Amino acid sequence: MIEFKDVSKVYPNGVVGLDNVNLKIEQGEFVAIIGLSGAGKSTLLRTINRMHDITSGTLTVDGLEVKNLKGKELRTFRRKIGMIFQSFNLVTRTTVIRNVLMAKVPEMPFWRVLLGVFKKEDKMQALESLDKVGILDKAYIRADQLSGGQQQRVALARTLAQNPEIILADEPVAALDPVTAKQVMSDFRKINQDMNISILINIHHVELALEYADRIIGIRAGKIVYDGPSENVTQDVLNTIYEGKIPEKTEEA
Ligand SMILES: Nc1ncnc2c1ncn2[C@@H]1O[C@H](COP(=O)(O)OP(=O)(O)OP(=O)(O)O)[C@@H](O)[C@H]1O
Repeated sequence: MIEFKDVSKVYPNGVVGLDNVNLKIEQGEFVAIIGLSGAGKSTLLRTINRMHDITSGTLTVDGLEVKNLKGKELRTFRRKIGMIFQSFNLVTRTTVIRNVLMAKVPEMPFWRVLLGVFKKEDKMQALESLDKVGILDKAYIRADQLSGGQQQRVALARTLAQNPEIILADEPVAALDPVTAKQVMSDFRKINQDMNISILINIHHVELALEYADRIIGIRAGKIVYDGPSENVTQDVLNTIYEGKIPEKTEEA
């Protein structure tokens, strides 16, 4: 479980990223975090794996207080948390399977990393991860020959090869066309349901958030202004989250 108790984050320049956040996220939830640009979505996500430190309050993951983790303990903790970015962050000049195998590097002896020799079981797991996101047939193709959606799936497979308990995804579909974005959101849902991995996604597409996530967290100027099931998100709720700046909810939403 991820738990925020009275968590605030003030950047060194005085900007308030999070303002007294209280949240509990149980293992296996699929949560979308929505809000205007600059509302604090990335800050919220990035405090969980300590890419950002909190300023006050208590943030725990499975009972571990994140701000107290150091050295090996912090590295082990981060291995349990996969991170997906808008820009995929692949090594595009090498094969898809090598990209997925990168997930294994932190636990490999130095000589194996140096020679690029991966264990058979690691290769099997990498192939299984690619299979889970439907691109097993692309395993030996160079990553730069794939479409954006396929590259995001490679990033997802790489994260899965790390055996995460939580996946944090920061705008994972922002660079994709609407059809591909839906496919990638379906992958997230499948992984969430089949593997009980908690998924937290920052997303600008409200319709996609409502369609795929079970729970919506709406954030405005660093404060949580909505936290509840997707099906309870009304136009009034959206007006509160987006300060009345988004168009009417469409029929499909
Ligand atoms: N490293 C930083 N130093 C100072 N201020 C920052 C830093 N990172 C973010 N901020 C500020 O904190 C606030 C929240 O930013 P954050 O990136 O969390 O918002 P966001 O909702 O993810 O926005 P977007 O949708 O544009 O990515 C903004 O005012 C932003 O300018």
